[in-house]
Amino acid sequence: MPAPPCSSCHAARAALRRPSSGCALCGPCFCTAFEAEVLHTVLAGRLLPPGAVVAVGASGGKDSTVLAHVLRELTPRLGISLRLVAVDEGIGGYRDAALAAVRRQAARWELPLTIVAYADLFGGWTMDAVARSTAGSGRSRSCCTFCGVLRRRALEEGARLVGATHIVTGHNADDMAETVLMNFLRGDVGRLARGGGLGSPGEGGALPRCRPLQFASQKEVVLYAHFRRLDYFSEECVYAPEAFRPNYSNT
Ligand SMILES: Nc1ncnc2c1ncn2[C@@H]1O[C@H](COP(=O)(O)OP(=O)(O)OP(=O)(O)O)[C@@H](O)[C@H]1O
Repeated sequence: MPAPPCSSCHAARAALRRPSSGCALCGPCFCTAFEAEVLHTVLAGRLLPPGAVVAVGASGGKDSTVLAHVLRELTPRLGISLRLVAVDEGIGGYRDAALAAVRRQAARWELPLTIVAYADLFGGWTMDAVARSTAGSGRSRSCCTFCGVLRRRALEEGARLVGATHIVTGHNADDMAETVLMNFLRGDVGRLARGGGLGSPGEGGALPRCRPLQFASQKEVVLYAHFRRLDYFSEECVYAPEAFRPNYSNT
């Protein structure tokens, strides 16, 4: 059976049915709708004021790749400027390939890229060194817990280095739902009470952070990357199997 016509342009055949609305759209109309929704998230939430210098946390993965691409498309509408900031955690066999993807993106999109390394920021400690020191120590926390804390700090340092006024990350709606579930299973009432906003306003001198993709499902992020032919790195971190997150999200 042939695909139905696109319900937006009525000219092309639909290439997908949107998981969020059930609407049948062609690739270009889906991408336009996706970008308009991110624009709405940013404008309605007053996340990035005109003139903002925005540091995009660029991991090379699908979410931050899509985020950087969409914000670059929206730059004239928003009146912001973008900087890519990548954190090198020092994870052998993983981060180098991901950073290569970020370098290709920066070159293709002509965006300035700054890479900050844990080793430089944290007295020579890399994530591989942290993992070695926690292995077999009987500590209950996986090295991902440490990495999350260090990465947050490193991204802040990198953003300040490039003169950013705001930080954006590529967390999508699935990530947000996972976080709520994880906090629920841990019984972390404090985080549950705090969570759910569009970002943090920059308390305690920290730069304001936000997640412009937080209403976009992972499926739609992947579809957008597909239709825009974005080049991203899709392997999982070598330490991911130890993390708490995949353990409950696969159950
Ligand atoms: N090494 C890094 N350097 C800069 N920013 C990062 C890095 N790792 C993660 N981030 C930021 O944090 C967000 C969430 O990262 P996380 O690894 O938890 O999720 P993800 O779904 O795998 O994201 P992505 O697909 O962008 O890698 C990313 O989208 C990115 O904006």
